[in-house]
Amino acid sequence: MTIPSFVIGIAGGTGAGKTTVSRLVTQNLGDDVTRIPLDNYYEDRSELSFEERQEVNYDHPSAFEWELLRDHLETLLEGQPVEMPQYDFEVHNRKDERTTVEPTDVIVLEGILALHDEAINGMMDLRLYVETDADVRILRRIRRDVLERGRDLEGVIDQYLSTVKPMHERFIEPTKGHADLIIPEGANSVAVNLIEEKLHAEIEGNAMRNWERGSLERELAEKRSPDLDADE
Ligand SMILES: Nc1ncnc2c1ncn2[C@@H]1O[C@H](COP(=O)(O)OP(=O)(O)O)[C@@H](O)[C@H]1O
Ligand SMILES: Nc1ccn([C@@H]2O[C@H](COP(=O)(O)O)[C@@H](O)[C@H]2O)c(=O)n1
Repeated sequence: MTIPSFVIGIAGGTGAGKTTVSRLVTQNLGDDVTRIPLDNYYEDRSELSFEERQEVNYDHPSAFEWELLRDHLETLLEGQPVEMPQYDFEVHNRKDERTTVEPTDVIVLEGILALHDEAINGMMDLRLYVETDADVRILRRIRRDVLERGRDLEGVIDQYLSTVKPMHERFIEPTKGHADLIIPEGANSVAVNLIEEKLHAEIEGNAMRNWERGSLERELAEKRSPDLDADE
C-alpha cells in the first residue's frame, strides 16, 4: 500500500499555464504521481437544462463540490483508492463514468481555486501559484475554448467579462497569498526543473519509507506466526 508523502497544489487564473506546468513537472515520474484536475470536481448539474448550465458562474467557489474533493484527498492520503468524477466542458456537466485513482507517492491538485479551501491547503506540502498577465491568459483562453471546448468567440468574451474576470479578481488572485512559490509566466523551465527535481527526491524518499514499513510489517507478522501456530 502506498501512502502519499507529498501533495502539491497548482493554482492561478484561467490560461495561466497550470495544466502545462503540472504536465511538465510530472511527465517523467511515471506511475508515481497522480494528477487531480479541480475541474473534475465541478458540481453535478444534471438537474439543469443545457441552457441553464450555460449561465452558471463557473469561477465562483460555490461551483465546486469541495466536500467530495476533501473526502477524496483524505482517502488517498490514507492509502486507499477513490472514484474520481470526470468533467465535460462541451456540455457543462460531469460525465457518467468515473476513473479509479490509486494513491501514489505524489499527488498534484491543479485548478483555478486549488489554493482556496483552508482544509485542502492544510493537506498540501507545496502550494504554487502560476502568474501570467491577464492579456496573455485571455488570448490563450479564446483559442483553447474555441478549439477544444466547443465555444464561440462571442460566448468566450461575454463569459470573460461577466464572470471570469470579476471572479478572478475577487477569489482567485487573492489565493496567491497562500502560495509558497509564485511561478512567473507559466511554464518557465527553471521553475519546472526545480519542481521536478523536488518531486523526484520525494518519490525516492517515500519508496524507502514504504519499503521499511513493509519489511517491519513482515517482521512483525513472522514474530506473531509461532503464537498463531500454537493456538491452532
Ligand atoms: N509558457 C507557455 N507559452 C506558450 N503557450 C503556453 C504556455 N503555457 C501554456 N500555454 C498554452 O496556453 C493554453 C492554456 O494553458 P493551460 O496550461 O491549459 O492553462 P490553464 O490550465 O492555467 O488554464 C494551452 O493551449 C497551452 O498550450
Ligand atoms: N462548464 C464550464 C466549466 C468551467 N469553465 C471555465 O473553466 C475555467 C477553469 O479551467 P482552466 O483550465 O481555464 O483553469 C474557469 O475559468 C471557468 O470559467 C467553463 O467555461 N465552463
